[in-house]
Amino acid sequence: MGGVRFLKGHGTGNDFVVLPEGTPELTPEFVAAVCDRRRGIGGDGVLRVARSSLPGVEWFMDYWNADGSLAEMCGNGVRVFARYLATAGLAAGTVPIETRAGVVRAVIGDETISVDMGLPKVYGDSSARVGGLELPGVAVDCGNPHLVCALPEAVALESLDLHVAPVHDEEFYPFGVNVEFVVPVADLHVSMRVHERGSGETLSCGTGAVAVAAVALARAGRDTGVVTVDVPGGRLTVTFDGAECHLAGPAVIVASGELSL
Ligand SMILES: N[C@@H](CCC[C@H](N)C(=O)O)C(=O)O
Repeated sequence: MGGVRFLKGHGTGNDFVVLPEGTPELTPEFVAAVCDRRRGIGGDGVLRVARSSLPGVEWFMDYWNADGSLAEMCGNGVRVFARYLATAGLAAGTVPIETRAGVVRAVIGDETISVDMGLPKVYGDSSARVGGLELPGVAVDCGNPHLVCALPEAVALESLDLHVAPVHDEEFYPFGVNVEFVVPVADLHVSMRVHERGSGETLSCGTGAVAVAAVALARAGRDTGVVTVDVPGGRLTVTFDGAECHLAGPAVIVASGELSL
């Protein structure tokens, strides 16, 4: 796809190659080549900008993971997608965006972009194995699947080796899962690392932050509140107002160019 224009952006270090409207349909091989950090542009995923066919919704975020797999939803991806629309003069204020998991609304601010994400569904228990550790976890659906594992006090978050994918219950998650590892910082304030399905360890994961925040809120016995989630790439906040949750943090476009892949 030589000659295709691209932009590069990130939200708290979760980085994406943005392909503007008019880019032809993608293939898994092309996406993997673009996301290759040595031979391509490099990214945790690709956001292709397309038109939605839904009434009242102009944009569809065609999201792909770095390995060329598709995912239903990407919280930071929506925030970077909205930042692109704003910098290109295609949207301002509040913009509905169709994803494979449904329509979300992005609220565009000067630095922060917030996404109204509905409410995550907190399911039963599952577990993950990382290194020699077997960790109990809670399954959460944010449109895409998550497994939130609290670390025992004796294990430091930084000590986990996430170069290798955590082992999960294949029957429970036949299509793979994003696994978050969490330690408490203060009341409604946690720190996490994540291994993403299809992208490996990333510096941030928006839906992962929502999953982790939902578990933190439930553990505090509350259904409203603001949860602060520290990720290796920065800080996200997730506000639960009783009806839905709002994921907020910075999102920037950092480069543009032309692909010759
Ligand atoms: N980084 C994303 C999540 C991207 C999709 C995920 N890897 C999956 O396969 O479900 C986010 O910010 O939510």
